[in-house]
Amino acid sequence: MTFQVYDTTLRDGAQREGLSYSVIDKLAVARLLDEFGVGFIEGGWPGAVPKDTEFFRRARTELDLRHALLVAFGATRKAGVAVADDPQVRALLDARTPAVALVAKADIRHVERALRTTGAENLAMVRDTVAHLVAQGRRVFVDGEHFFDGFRHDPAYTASVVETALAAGAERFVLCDTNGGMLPSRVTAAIADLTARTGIAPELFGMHAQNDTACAVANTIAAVEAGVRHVQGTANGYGERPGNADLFAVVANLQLKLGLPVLPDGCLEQMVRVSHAIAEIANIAPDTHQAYAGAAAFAHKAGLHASAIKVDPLLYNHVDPSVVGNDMRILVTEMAGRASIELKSRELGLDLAGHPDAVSKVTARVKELEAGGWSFEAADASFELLVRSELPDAAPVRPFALESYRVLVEHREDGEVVSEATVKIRVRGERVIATAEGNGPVNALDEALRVGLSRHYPELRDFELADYKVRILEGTHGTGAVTRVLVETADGTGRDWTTVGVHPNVVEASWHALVDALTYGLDRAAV
Ligand SMILES: CC(=O)SCCNC(=O)CCNC(=O)[C@H](O)C(C)(C)COP(=O)(O)OP(=O)(O)OC[C@H]1O[C@@H](n2cnc3c(N)ncnc32)[C@H](O)[C@@H]1OP(=O)(O)O
Ligand SMILES: CC(=O)C(=O)O
Repeated sequence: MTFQVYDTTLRDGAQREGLSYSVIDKLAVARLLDEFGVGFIEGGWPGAVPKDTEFFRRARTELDLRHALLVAFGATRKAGVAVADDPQVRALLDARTPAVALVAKADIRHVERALRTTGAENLAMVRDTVAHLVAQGRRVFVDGEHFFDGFRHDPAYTASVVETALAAGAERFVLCDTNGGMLPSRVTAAIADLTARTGIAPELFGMHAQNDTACAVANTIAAVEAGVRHVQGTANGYGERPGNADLFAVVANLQLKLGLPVLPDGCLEQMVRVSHAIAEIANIAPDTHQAYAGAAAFAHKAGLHASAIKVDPLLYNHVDPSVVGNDMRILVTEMAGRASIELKSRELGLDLAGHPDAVSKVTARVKELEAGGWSFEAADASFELLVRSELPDAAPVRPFALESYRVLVEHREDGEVVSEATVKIRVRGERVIATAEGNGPVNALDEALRVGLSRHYPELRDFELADYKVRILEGTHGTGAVTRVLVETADGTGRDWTTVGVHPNVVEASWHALVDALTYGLDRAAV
């Protein structure tokens, strides 16, 4: 039986607090999911959410999906209402999708207390709605809401909901852990019990896991190991409360761990791109530490890791990052060893293999500086300058020598606050004194330095300060607090670089970061 990868980013994923897609967003997300190769995209609930109705209308002309089929989601008919007269059911047909997903109550307590009807009427609602939609040519999936809780409470009733849906023509019955309280061992046991009780092959079941126990991915994998051949999830695990099973992790685990080729060839490698693009559309910062897709999913900080990675990257990576479109990164921090320095330098294009003394010096210097509050993890450009300073053939050219700088902050009578900076520097043998104003002391200092350097380095014109972050670090060992500044600089060609400075005085910390930023940028421009 064909394995089905079923995405519900646009329906259950949109139930995440704080997330709201426009119709255009939904169309863009659908295209990305299709590029990732999912088989089904649940687009929303037509007739209930106006944007979803509009999405399905526009999808007919604006989406040209290669891999996925669109699914409209809705509920079984209302209790006591003929299916043909139920406007919600009609809206599902009006969406004109090849497939429909119906949420059906699979827990007798919900039937009696939330629907306020009888078990028999709920079965009739399932039967009538499935049969009606199948008769209209739709493929039908039934999401058994609260399946696991219901099955534990009253297995006979819940099993009868499953049997009714499949007998009426549903293609798969999806076992939903709606409250997200399951554990993998309980999923396995429930599926075995359901199969034994009904005689229905587990291939006809699907799995839909909420993440309230942080086990949604594990529960989904457990279901597949128990024979289920339809998995539901959302991009990046977005969804109601803590979210749904992260479809990226589910699919990667299925392909890479269980050897099930659930995506078309070439699609798994799209994961990082698709994950980040959807995060961008959802206006949610990508989770750096997300399994497989996060920027830190294959980032190594510990020196011991790096020393083994130097021999073979797979000694410390559970898979080759490139298979999901990710990269390995070595982080340089106080936990670095010689191997970390060598590997990170190699990443930056510097081969330290023949320079053991430089490796030792840089390792010691990094540890010393990090103990004083420096952080090179996010400041590759400062790290590169540090390494190159130890390499006679690659030492960076320092564009100027500082004689002194001075910064003034003036609060004027009218309330305006202006900063002014003067730098005295030596540039290519010439003594230069330059003054500039700015909206703050760091801005004034940056401007004054540029004024002083501009005649000798006109390329500075293209550099701009793209980001400036300040962090106050608590003092250690009886010292006062220190300030760490990270400066991100861009040169207008899409290249940017980050530098760091640390000092008890914020202006001096900024000065260090600015000088590194200009030194690095000018050196690069000269290459
Ligand atoms: C587990 C899940 O996440 S399922 C997906 C849930 N998603 C959503 O709820 C988002 C979209 N929902 C909506 O826009 C609205 O809730 C609507 C349009 C569906 C319904 O709105 P209203 O008619 O105002 O009803 P309300 O939301 O208050 O209550 C839900 C109704 O659906 C009924 N219902 C709930 N589940 C089912 C079901 N599986 N089959 C049939 N009816 C159901 C309830 O009994 C209740 O009926 P009542 O109004 O006769 O009491
Ligand atoms: C259907 C669904 O979203 C759930 O039961 O969680």
